[in-house]
Amino acid sequence: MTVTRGLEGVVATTSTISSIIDDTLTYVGYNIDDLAEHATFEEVVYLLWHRKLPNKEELEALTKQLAENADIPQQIIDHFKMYPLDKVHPMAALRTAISFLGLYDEEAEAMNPEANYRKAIRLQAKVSTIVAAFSRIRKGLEPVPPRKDLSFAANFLYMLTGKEPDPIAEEAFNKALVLHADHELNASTFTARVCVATLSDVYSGITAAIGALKGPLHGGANEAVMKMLTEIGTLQNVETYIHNKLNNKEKIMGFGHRVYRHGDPRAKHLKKMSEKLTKLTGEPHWYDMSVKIEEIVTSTKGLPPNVDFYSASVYHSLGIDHDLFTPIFAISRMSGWLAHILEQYENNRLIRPRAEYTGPMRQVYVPLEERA
Ligand SMILES: CC(=O)SCCNC(=O)CCNC(=O)[C@H](O)C(C)(C)COP(=O)(O)OP(=O)(O)OC[C@H]1O[C@@H](n2cnc3c(N)ncnc32)[C@H](O)[C@@H]1OP(=O)(O)O
Ligand SMILES: O=C([O-])CC(=O)C(=O)O
Repeated sequence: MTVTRGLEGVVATTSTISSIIDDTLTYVGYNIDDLAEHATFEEVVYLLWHRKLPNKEELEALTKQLAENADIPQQIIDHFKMYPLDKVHPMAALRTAISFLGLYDEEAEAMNPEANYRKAIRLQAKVSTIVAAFSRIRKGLEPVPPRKDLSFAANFLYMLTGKEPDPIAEEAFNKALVLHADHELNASTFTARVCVATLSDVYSGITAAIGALKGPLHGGANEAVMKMLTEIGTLQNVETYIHNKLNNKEKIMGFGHRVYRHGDPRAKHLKKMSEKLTKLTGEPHWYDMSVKIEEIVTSTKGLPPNVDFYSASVYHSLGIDHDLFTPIFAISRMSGWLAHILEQYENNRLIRPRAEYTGPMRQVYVPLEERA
């Protein structure tokens, strides 16, 4: 047996959703740079689920479906109020809430493509309401119900704060959602596909994916980046802090990638946004520190920043709590997870790799009373 640790380089499926070829990321063949510049998140959701950009009517129909399904059952809100709110991480709350939501979906166990698509709409529509509601409840505030007249991006920021976001915040948040929507067979998407390849249901697949995204080597890195920036505190401290970490063989969060060798094409968009937003909020030091960290890590380790690095200062500038950064990633990646789950069902085969056994062999069973 040849063991490929971490499945590096292993091609486990075919897919028509997104591609990473020669460090270029596309969704259904559209370059991420074009989508980041021009597309709304709703268009991207349509693209990932239908493998074509929507025309005006198709986009309106999807936008309407998302708006009409954004309300969440009162039971979720009541459930949140029972959590030990001062201890629960919002990703744990989201993971639990999505699983809980499935209990109230009458079609949860239905396995036909039409029912699965309807569940996809409901999950995408409700995920931002869930994250915003949890954020408010833990602050002792009542949830703000979703509005049907706002874009997906604006509606989330509105539900979080109770105020309509200004156009700059809406545009920045929309761009972040577009950039995070899908990424081929990343760990959380693979998890979702492994789960539903047993012919388990959509809610199980999404719950599993949220669990995988939560870790700091994957989606959890954006929160970890902000923690690091906060610990560093000033531009003057950057050099010592980063060199100490590297000398101790510790990882610098937001750097490196399993697939990209010459840099993550999403990072430059977030870097530009970070520069603009940190200036606007009067906190340019977050951007300046980030640039300095990038210079050091790139020159000493040859590791460029990934999508999580500059997203941290972007979300901070939008006034978002640091532990909501990864749930925001989940709001966007929900679209990619669902596209992959539907694709997995279309042409399913159980995913079951092998392990090379390296433990002891030919052991003799000793009865309990005779064991030392
Ligand atoms: C949305 C996303 O999921 S993007 C990724 C988000 N995760 C992070 O930012 C966490 C920090 N980065 C990392 O941990 C890694 O780069 C990963 C997990 C993204 C990719 O990991 P892998 O492909 O498995 O690389 P691996 O962890 O084996 O690292 C290879 C070498 O580069 C080093 N390295 C990799 N990333 C970093 C980093 N961020 N800081 C310092 N050194 C690093 C490792 O220490 C290792 O060095 P060694 O060969 O001397 O032991
Ligand atoms: O693809 C990966 O391994 C991680 C990543 O960048 C993502 O999920 O966006």
